[in-house]
Amino acid sequence: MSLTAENVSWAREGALIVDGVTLRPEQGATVGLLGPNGSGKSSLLRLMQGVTKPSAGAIELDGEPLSSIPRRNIARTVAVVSQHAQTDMDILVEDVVRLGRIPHRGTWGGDAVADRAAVVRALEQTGLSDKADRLWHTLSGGERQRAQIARALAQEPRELLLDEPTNHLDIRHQLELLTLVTRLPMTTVVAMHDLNLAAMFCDHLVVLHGGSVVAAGTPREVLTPELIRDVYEVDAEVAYDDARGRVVISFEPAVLSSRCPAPALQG
Ligand SMILES: Nc1ncnc2c1ncn2[C@@H]1O[C@H](COP(=O)(O)OP(=O)(O)OP(=O)(O)O)[C@@H](O)[C@H]1O
Repeated sequence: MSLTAENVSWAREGALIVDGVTLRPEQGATVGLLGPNGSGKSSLLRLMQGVTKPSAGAIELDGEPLSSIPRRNIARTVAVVSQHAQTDMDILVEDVVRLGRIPHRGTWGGDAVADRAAVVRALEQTGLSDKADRLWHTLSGGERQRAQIARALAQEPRELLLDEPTNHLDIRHQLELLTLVTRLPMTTVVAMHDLNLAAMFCDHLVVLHGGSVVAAGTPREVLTPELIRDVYEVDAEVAYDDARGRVVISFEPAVLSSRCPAPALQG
């Protein structure tokens, strides 16, 4: 059992932003949530973490409606890294990561040794051990993002929800982060824009368009030129690399519309 969305819809200001989505990740799998800007990925992730309530359908954790589970219990199982995680406080990186241990504290405090070990491990896994004593606001954008991932790993969740976790990272750190996430024994739902990285790291893909699921399956089943054309309005060539066992996508440059003419060259 895991965290599932059962025919979930979410309406806002008269518009249906998430429209009848069902998502049942297999335990331990990495599920890529794809779709163009505004297709509903972040909204679905917010529903799955219980910060917004569905207008219809249900989010369930181990078969129980999320709305009936105390927040602390949810936080012991589900960790979230949202797109714009920020803090204005003068706080050390290590303390940001330690925030992940809060759900594990009981009335009489937590297990200090286990807390310390989880924080050290999370800092190591995200390559931030040497930055543990730095002030959060002195980190680069990519380092902050890795610190948020470290905070989520320190939480030792069973389910991980990630909203575009690689958007500030250089290519090495993108690859390292996704390798780490896919190797951990957690069920992960990750919103992504890079289709090649999605093909490389995800077991299963779900494509949203206008809030609805328009395709779901393995990367090879889902990432076809037709789907990419229909959903992203982009021409692409899709090949299968037998040696690596994965789909590789090459994109064609966009054809700009007449609304967006090329600038005239100055003579
Ligand atoms: N609280 C809200 N009130 C009104 N509209 C909202 C709200 N939250 C999201 N939306 C709208 O819902 C749509 C889906 O937004 P969402 O952020 O879920 O998309 P997304 O797929 O994550 O996009 P992106 O790839 O750009 O991050 C957008 O049109 C957005 O403007």
